[in-house]
Amino acid sequence: MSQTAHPPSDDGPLLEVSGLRKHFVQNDDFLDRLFGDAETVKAVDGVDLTVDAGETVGIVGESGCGKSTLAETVARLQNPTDGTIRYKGTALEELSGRKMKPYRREIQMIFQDPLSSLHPRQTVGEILTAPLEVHGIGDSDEERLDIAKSHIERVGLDPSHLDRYPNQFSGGQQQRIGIARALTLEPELIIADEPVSGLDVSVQAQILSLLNDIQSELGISIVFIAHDLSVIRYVADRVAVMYLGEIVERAPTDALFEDPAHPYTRALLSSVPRIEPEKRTDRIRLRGTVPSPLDPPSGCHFHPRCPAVIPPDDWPGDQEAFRAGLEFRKQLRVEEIDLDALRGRLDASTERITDADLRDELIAETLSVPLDRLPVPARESVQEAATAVVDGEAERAASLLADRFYTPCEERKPETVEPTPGHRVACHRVDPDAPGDPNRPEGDR
Ligand SMILES: Nc1ncnc2c1ncn2[C@@H]1O[C@H](COP(=O)(O)OP(=O)(O)OP(=O)(O)O)[C@@H](O)[C@H]1O
Repeated sequence: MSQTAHPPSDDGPLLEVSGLRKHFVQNDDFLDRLFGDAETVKAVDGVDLTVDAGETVGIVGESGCGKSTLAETVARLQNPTDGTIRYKGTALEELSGRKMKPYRREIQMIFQDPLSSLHPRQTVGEILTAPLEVHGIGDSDEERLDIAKSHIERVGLDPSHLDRYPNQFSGGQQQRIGIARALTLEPELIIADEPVSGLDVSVQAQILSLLNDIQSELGISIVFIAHDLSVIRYVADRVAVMYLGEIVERAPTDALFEDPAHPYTRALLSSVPRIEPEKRTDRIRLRGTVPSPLDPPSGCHFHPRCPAVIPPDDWPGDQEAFRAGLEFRKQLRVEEIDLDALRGRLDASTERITDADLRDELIAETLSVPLDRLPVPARESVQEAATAVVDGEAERAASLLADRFYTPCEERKPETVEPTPGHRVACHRVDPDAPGDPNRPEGDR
């Protein structure tokens, strides 16, 4: 954690990102645009983020949440679709080419796979001196080599290594070279995109400790991206949790670990091994993977996977039963049900397959709890909907289930609220003005 060698600036944060969006348009040829078939991947969709001088901000989320796209857009390796990136008060999103150059020096990136970001046919010396030459630092090759030497020593490597090529090093050493390269231009902000994910656990600890040392020595600010909260806990002063292109919770690191408010954060945290037995919670298993940002779920993007999704006020059963019904509904909507495959699976066990057999098999395969766990009216809706699917009436099935398994979480995007200073959460359960009854028990998790 940073020792804040440089006092925070009085002039506001070092970096202030507001409403940042990065959308990728696919199938973007003339005909697609003419017929409206172009599809938009909303990889980053309205992110606000601040980083103070000398601070480390962790960004965490599963694969596909948009972390790398956010990192690359903030570093201006990608052009934003919308929003602002203010660095020391200057709007970077408006700068290009020559005007951006001084900021490219001040904002450096460290990548997950150091080998693919280091030129294979350049020696380490050349890799470290090339950026100095580009930015006109050092009066001679010797002076630049001296600067490179000091950085290679700072990251714990031997100056004699400057003559070697990247592939002659271990993964941990390659990442040290990546860090040395980021340091050569004396940046004020480093964006580290999963810098330890590809390394063995023991090597991870060494690299994290090196980054912590460098940060407290030089007072650099770091945006540290990881999918693993235990890594984030070790390095970050504050944490932002990202899901499907948005930040769903942010808080000082200790507050986030002590009192996580968003169900997604809780699920991520439950998979972090804890040393203190009294703080251990049962593992919350999230079903499925992050949905495609081509077609994000309505309302709260997390609701289809949320262990705490809010049932309607008149739901007569428990939360787990509701969640099973909601998942059944979503699955029937997104998956083409292959009745022949169902029939095939029944073939061996049943002599003559009736529509009722097919219906029961469909329910058994798709509903995550036994049918009798659902309250009677919901049970009937599931049976009726499954019958409609077997009869080829997918739309009727969808409408039956939508009437029964409805959640306020799918209707409205949650507002971001701040239950305690600096702790911001976007979840209907936390927002006192949210629809539905946020106090309904969350059920067994
Ligand atoms: N150039 C691109 N064109 C289209 N879609 C893209 C592009 N780059 C990223 N995406 C999509 O944007 C989403 C976010 O990707 P991103 O790599 O930023 O996520 P991530 O959280 O960093 O995941 P990972 O840890 O796996 O890299 C993904 O669905 C990805 O497929």
